[in-house]
Amino acid sequence: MSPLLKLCGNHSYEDTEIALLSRADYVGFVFAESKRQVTREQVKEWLSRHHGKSRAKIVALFVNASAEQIAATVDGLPIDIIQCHGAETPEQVKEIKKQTGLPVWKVIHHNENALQEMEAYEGIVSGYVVDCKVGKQWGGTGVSFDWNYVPRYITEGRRQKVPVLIAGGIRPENVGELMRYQPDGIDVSSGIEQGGRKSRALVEQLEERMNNHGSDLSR
Ligand SMILES: O=C(O)c1ccccc1N[C@@H]1O[C@H](COP(=O)(O)O)[C@@H](O)[C@H]1O
Repeated sequence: MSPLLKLCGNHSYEDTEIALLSRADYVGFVFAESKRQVTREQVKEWLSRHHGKSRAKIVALFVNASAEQIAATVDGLPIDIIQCHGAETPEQVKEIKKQTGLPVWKVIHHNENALQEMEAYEGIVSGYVVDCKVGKQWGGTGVSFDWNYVPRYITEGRRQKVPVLIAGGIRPENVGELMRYQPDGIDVSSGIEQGGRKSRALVEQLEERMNNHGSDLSR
């Protein structure tokens, strides 16, 4: 089965259309401070203008926002999942779930204690995204961590019975290599952008290489 695909960091109507018309399972918006930051009004308008039938779930990404801020932001928006991309504690995640009534994915930044960090969220989160932190940047960096560690994260996710998506620097040129580690899913932002905007051609290349990575291996 093909891994789950999340296309994140959409920050215009055109980006949103490209993501919704792709085979993405999840379409994400960054509400945190970023060059991709969006407002609730923009997201509401872009999603309401889409008349196609997308089965994608909508993910709202925050970095160290309070439960109150998150609840106020997503109120009235068709959000399916909250992605906490900062240093939110298990207690804070519980509060975010309580105040929004939505499932939460926790981002774990790859480091030597990352597996222990995951254990602390067991039974609280509905999924993980493993990314890497670069300096003070929490994500959207276009930088990958060492994918030899991917199987350990997947194993921990299986033990907790939740999906683990891999993020950070995934592009059409390297997605085939990542597929060898059989992640539950991938989360892509900068790798499908050209000139700061989502590119339909790059999304199609990414999907094509996700599907056909097996043929690369046999060469
Ligand atoms: O995209 C951003 O600007 C961003 C800002 C703050 C936190 C996370 C952000 N993006 C997320 O980071 C991962 C990996 O992104 P990339 O593919 O390496 O560019 C993904 O979940 C982005 O949505």
